[in-house]
Amino acid sequence: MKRIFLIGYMGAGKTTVGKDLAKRMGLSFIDLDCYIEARYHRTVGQIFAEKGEEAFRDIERRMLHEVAMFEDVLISTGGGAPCFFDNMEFMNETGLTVYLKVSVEELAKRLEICKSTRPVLKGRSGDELVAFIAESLEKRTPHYMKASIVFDAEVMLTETDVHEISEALEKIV
Ligand SMILES: Nc1ncnc2c1ncn2[C@@H]1O[C@H](COP(=O)(O)OP(=O)(O)O)[C@@H](O)[C@H]1O
Ligand SMILES: O=C(O)C1=C[C@@H](OP(=O)(O)O)[C@@H](O)[C@H](O)C1
Ligand SMILES: [Mg+2]
Repeated sequence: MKRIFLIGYMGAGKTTVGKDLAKRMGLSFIDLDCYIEARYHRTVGQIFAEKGEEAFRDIERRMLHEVAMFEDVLISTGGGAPCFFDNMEFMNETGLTVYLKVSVEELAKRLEICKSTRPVLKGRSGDELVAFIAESLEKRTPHYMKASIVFDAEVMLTETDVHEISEALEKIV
């Protein structure tokens, strides 16, 4: 039975890479944010706006436990998931955790384009966005570094990279 959790900061590529990696490894793919949105009939943005971040983190924790019941699955989590409650320990107990590591500068470049779907980044741009990412990544890194495996995801991962990662993971899971 295989269960892999992809973790990392917003914009690291968890959703994008996760989908390809799952396909390559013959595993089902679940994106935790998409799962939450389907279960609650609300976008992540709507949940933040209507209930606030604290309520979102409770929901996220509950849904993480729900998806961790699935077998032969690759789960891409949201960037904050490993950093609240005992979520990181829980993932390490129930599956293999893989951290996609990207620098502040590269994250800022990617997130400047797609920040609108991420309520945590609302209203931030330019230098302020870079400073926010730097500060929150520093706080989150100790959680991310509890992952079993760390992959450098600084450059766009090619099909060959995904193939290599899947082969490396196949040896472990
Ligand atoms: N390795 C990469 N290099 C460049 N851009 C990427 C890479 N991975 C993802 N992206 C882009 O970054 C954005 C965020 O990717 P996404 O998969 O949603 O990240 P996450 O789920 O970690 O927040 C998307 O616009 C995606 O196309
Ligand atoms: O880092 C975070 O706090 C968040 C990351 C998002 O997921 P992605 O990492 O897939 O963008 C999503 O769960 C929510 O907007 C909060
Ligand atoms: Mg995502």
